[in-house]
Amino acid sequence: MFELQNVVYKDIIRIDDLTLARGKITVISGPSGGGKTTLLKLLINLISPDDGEIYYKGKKLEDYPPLGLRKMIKMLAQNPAMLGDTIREEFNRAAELARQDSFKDGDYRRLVGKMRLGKNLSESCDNLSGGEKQRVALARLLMLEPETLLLDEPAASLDTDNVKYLLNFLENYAEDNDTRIIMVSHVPEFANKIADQQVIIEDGELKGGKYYNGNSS
Ligand SMILES: Nc1ncnc2c1ncn2[C@@H]1O[C@H](COP(=O)(O)OP(=O)(O)OP(=O)(O)O)[C@@H](O)[C@H]1O
Repeated sequence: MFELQNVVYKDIIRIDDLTLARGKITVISGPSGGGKTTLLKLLINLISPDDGEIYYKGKKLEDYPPLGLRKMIKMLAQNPAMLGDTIREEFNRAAELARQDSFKDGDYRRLVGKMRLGKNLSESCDNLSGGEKQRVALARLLMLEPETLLLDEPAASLDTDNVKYLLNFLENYAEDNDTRIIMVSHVPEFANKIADQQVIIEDGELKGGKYYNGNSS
């Protein structure tokens, strides 16, 4: 899906050659400050490399119309901004973007259930914890049905039980919807559970990786 060739961004990222998301789920791990978030931002063209090229489906990122790219690839930030005052408003905004006036409260409630939020749709976003906000934002992104999802530490604020649930949910979601997921996580063990590919980034450089069909990269 993504090919990086001789990519340099400030003194933060330096990656000579990397293919990402050949399989359904890719986990990027590595120490804090290593450049994982910066790499995701490069993949969605929020920032551009100073040098080198990034290809998505064989075409340079810069050659895609920005809106077209944003439709195909969505990124869940570590601390996503809320767009509305309540959970319902958050989902309404996504429905507007998806041009889906057919979404009803019942659909929204199902999403809240899938995200294990245990909240009413009228709940104020101000009252949500960081992890809950991130799950609302994830649900909002899923409504837009991107072909590639970039997730920045989606499990960081979850307890063990909810981490297990989320991993299982993402695995099934990727399979059922033919969606590629690239997920940043501090925790390399995630990769063992659900990843088809694991990449380790340290000090902005590729420090290892493997495909879970047994090949190294
Ligand atoms: N816009 C920027 N300008 C300058 N430095 C930046 C910028 N964004 C990030 N950095 C620095 O680049 C390095 C990599 O940051 P990044 O957020 O990509 O790391 P990370 O691996 O995602 O970290 P964490 O796991 O803590 O979220 C850090 O040293 C950070 O301070």
